[in-house]
Amino acid sequence: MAKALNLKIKKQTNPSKVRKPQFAKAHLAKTQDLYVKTEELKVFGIEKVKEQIYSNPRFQASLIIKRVLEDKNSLTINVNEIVTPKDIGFTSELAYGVIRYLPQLNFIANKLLAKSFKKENYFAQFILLIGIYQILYMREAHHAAVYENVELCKKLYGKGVATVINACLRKLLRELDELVALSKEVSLLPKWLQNQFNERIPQAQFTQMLEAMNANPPLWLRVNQSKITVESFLQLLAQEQIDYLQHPHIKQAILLPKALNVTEIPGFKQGYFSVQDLHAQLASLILTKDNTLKTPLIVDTCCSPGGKTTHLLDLIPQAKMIATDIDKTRLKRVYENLERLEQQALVVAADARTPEKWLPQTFERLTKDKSHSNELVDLFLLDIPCSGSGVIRRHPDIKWLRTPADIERLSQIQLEILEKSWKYLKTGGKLLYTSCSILGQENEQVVEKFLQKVNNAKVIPLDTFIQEHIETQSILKVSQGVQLINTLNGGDGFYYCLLTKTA
Ligand SMILES: C[S@@+](CC[C@H](N)C(=O)[O-])C[C@H]1O[C@@H](n2cnc3c(N)ncnc32)[C@H](O)[C@@H]1O
Repeated sequence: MAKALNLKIKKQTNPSKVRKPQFAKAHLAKTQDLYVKTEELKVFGIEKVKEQIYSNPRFQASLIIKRVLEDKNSLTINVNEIVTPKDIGFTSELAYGVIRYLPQLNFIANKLLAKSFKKENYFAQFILLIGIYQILYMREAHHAAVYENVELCKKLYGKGVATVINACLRKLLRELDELVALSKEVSLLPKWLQNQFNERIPQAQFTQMLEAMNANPPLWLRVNQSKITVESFLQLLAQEQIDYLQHPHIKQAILLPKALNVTEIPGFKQGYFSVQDLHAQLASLILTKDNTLKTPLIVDTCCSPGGKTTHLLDLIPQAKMIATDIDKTRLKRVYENLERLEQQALVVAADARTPEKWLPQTFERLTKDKSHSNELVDLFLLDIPCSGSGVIRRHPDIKWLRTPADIERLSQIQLEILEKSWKYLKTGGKLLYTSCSILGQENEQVVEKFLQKVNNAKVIPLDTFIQEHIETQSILKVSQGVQLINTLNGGDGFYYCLLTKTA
């Protein structure tokens, strides 16, 4: 990846320190020629850009959009990698917005463009999409949205391409109402996903879910009750004049209607709260709901960044916790969270498909017990890798990066993880199979295949628990377990199936 260079001309204010004119000139000449190589844009006719352009939020957003759509890279990773903290709000709004509304914006772009851009000018297409997004969805003055995007194109491609962008955006302003009305019919989902949701979700719920999927996601906090009472935390919010809504049935779940940076919320450093979606908060509540053991052995595979690990430890602080994830880099977040919350877990980089390679040894490290049988675990949390179709509102790139083949591949991995983990669960122990997917293929269909293969598993019904905690419009009836879908100020799409070992 090309890196932004960080040279700046410093103003000399102290006359005694003013450099000699020749030196100043030479220095100036050098900095004016400061370029960033953009090898990845060569195919779009851009080999290098001035540092000033590279740090332009519209350029950065276009680069991110290109990386998602052309290179099939993650939106979130690229936003974090490219964008400077001071521009993060604006640039990520542009990039997320375009990726979220892509089919609608493309539809309008096609109406505006007399002919498509040639490959060597194609980067201008991303800039056009940004301009359309700004005019449709951002409050910024329309003329500024036109001017800034046209200027960027001029700097990258010269007058010709800039004139095309200018003509398109001005036409959009003239025909705004008509084009918006026409584009409203365009589905914002890929066809295969739209079909799968259509088949699975009743129309009224589907409409609600789509509305939520295309809106900015809500910010939910979970109060860490081993650190502070919910009441005291709410007082802190009130003192800071931060608006909040407490969930009526899950008292530690707090919704902040206005998104804030976590560090601006009181008590972050002290570990008073964690950011965790409402439905994600159910996982640990479900797994521990009838627990009577003081020091159960809990295994949380696929644990990064540790949202559910830390919740489990908040609920059962004496638990012996093994937290694992295949991704070492992501595990850093688990360490950070455990440290911030002053909690203890044995964190291991491990593949959940092969527990035989690490679970017995890890158990020995934790308990110094060498005399165990294979059945070790009291409570098993399997937050399996999935398509993420339930968190599209947080990661809209999922719509364009996942394919039906991915779902098939993932469902095999999910079944493998479930089967392998099962062997290490104690008789009478519980295992929660959970995903942030709304697709049956990754959820109840995996459980059903599993139930056909083993004769010592029983599904524990969750209907009453869920109905007592979650509003009806978020609940979808499925053959095994519980499927939750995302709603505007509710939680994300999650699936839960609680199993117990009978023999
Ligand atoms: C949905 S996220 C987990 C979220 C986490 N449980 C939480 O609540 O914060 C799924 C995780 O599965 C991990 N993963 C993917 N394949 C895995 C495998 N074969 N074994 C272990 N972890 C895996 C990913 O690295 C990712 O961190």
